Amino acid sequence: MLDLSSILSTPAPPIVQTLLAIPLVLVAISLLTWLTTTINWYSSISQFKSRVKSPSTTVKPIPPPLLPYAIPWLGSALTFLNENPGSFWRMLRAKLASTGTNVQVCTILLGGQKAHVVNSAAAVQALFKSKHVSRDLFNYQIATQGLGASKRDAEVMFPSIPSSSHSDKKEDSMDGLNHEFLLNQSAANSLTNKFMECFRSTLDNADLEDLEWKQVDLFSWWKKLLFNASTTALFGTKILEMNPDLADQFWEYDAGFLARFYGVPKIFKPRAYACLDEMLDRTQAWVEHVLAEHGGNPPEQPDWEPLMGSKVVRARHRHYTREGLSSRGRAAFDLGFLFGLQANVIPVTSWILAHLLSPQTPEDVLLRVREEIESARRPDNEVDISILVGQPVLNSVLHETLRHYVDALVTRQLKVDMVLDGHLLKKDDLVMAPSSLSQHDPQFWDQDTEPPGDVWYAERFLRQDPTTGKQSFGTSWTAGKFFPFGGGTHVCPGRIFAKQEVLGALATLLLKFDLRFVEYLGTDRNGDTLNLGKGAAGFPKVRKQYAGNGTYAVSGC
Ligand code: HEM
Repeated sequence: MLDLSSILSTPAPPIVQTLLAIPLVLVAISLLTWLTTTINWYSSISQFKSRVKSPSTTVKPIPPPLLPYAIPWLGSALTFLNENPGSFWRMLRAKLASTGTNVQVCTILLGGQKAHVVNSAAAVQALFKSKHVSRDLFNYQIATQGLGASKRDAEVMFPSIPSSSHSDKKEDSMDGLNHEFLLNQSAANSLTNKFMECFRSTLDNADLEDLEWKQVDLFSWWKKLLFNASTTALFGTKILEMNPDLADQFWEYDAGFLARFYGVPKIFKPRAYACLDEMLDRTQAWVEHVLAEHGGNPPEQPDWEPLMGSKVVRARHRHYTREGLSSRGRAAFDLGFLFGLQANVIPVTSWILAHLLSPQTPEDVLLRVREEIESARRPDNEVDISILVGQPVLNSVLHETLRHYVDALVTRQLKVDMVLDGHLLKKDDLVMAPSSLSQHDPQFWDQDTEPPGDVWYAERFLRQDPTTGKQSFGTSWTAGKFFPFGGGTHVCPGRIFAKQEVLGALATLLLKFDLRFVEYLGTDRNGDTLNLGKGAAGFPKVRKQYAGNGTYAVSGC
């Protein structure tokens, strides 16, 4: 028989007592941390309130409030790593709104790293205008963690201390190179022309010519088509010959990018790391092959050639040579460039097609888009890009898609102390302007006459001209609230090409084919296709992904 009273009254051995005490101590630490950070938060908010009441001449800048957290060091990292898109920004917006003040700058702690998050248009604009900010630390972390470059190669590309051996000539720097070979209008036009040629030829080979109607899974079909055409236009044909599965591998690499960048342990996201190694191996093999073919020195002319494609890719390799990059490093940075090229444009065009063809979008939107595209048709049946990029409805549709779906974490490090919205931010601090936070701010986007900002609305960027009565497109009224391409000196250098590419590809598709919506498709847990009918509930969903992923990917494809 068991004498329970004697068991219960016997004191537990010291080891058991220690083990039992650990969770209690952890809970106590968490509670204490949460309590002190919450008290600090409210004390900063009340400082902010009293500062608002003071006459402006006596106001001293104050540090931004630090978002309360319960786990020391980790801070808000676990909430930030929630893969429900936009959830962290919604939580932050609600937390700021709950203060009953207009505080628009706050600090968050993410795994030992503090960062200030800015949301007001004035603060974002001031950040972009400042010459005393840098992206180098962010780029270095992207290079080592996201792209898999060695520390040495990352330091070569983004030196922590600028070396005296580095050339001061603008054209020798990455910025100068981006301006000359990517951003400059004639360079962007030349890339667009090559892209259009590649895209038309992939479309011609898509085996749809002789059929009256054919059902396709639009996103999968479109994704591959666009990927291969723009990869060929920028990188040449050899890379796809040597690695025909590049498109499939790329989407795995892309899906794991932020997990690697945020340092999520391998055990939770093994594929994010495994696919990086595979892609680096294959890209390195291509780099070594094409460099050898070019005698180690890729030529500046012609505009395009099959081994290394465009001028911009060859200029990047001449830059890598000057900087003494390893071939693994070249592969890592080329993959980074491929990421810049593909990761946003493809989902952006997919979302545009989804909305244009959806039975939930008013029919006249597609009709007006078709009319605008028709007016850009040249006598030889090709698209005149210069006319296309000036079309108001098409532009509004594109910009609304960038507003609604781009979640870019525009990040800068301060080279000097800076005051934003009356908050003092110190030299070397990190500042983040999350595009999704600003691009969905209800205070700015929820205007009486239009659907709220959490809804995609084709005409959001159109304004009626009071004199002509015509609708025109513009974004000047959105300064500091709409920045899908980032801003300031580090703004995306691919943006001109990106817009021409998106509109050119859509126009080519719509001029060549009659498209008719059949029904929505989805996938089940096993990845098998599901038919979802025509109702609004079937409209494609955003895939689960971390905050700051760039353009949201479409779930299930
Ligand atoms: C819809 C399409 C695109 C979007 C939304 C987009 C967005 C962005 C954003 C937010 C940044 C960071 C800017 C900042 O920190 O202020 C960026 C950087 C960059 N993008 Fe894009 N991008 C797009 C297309 C492209 C394309 C097509 C290319 C190449 C052909 C490209 C090449 C780059 C490069 C090289 C950088 C890094 C610039 C630097 O480090 O200074 N992007 N992009």
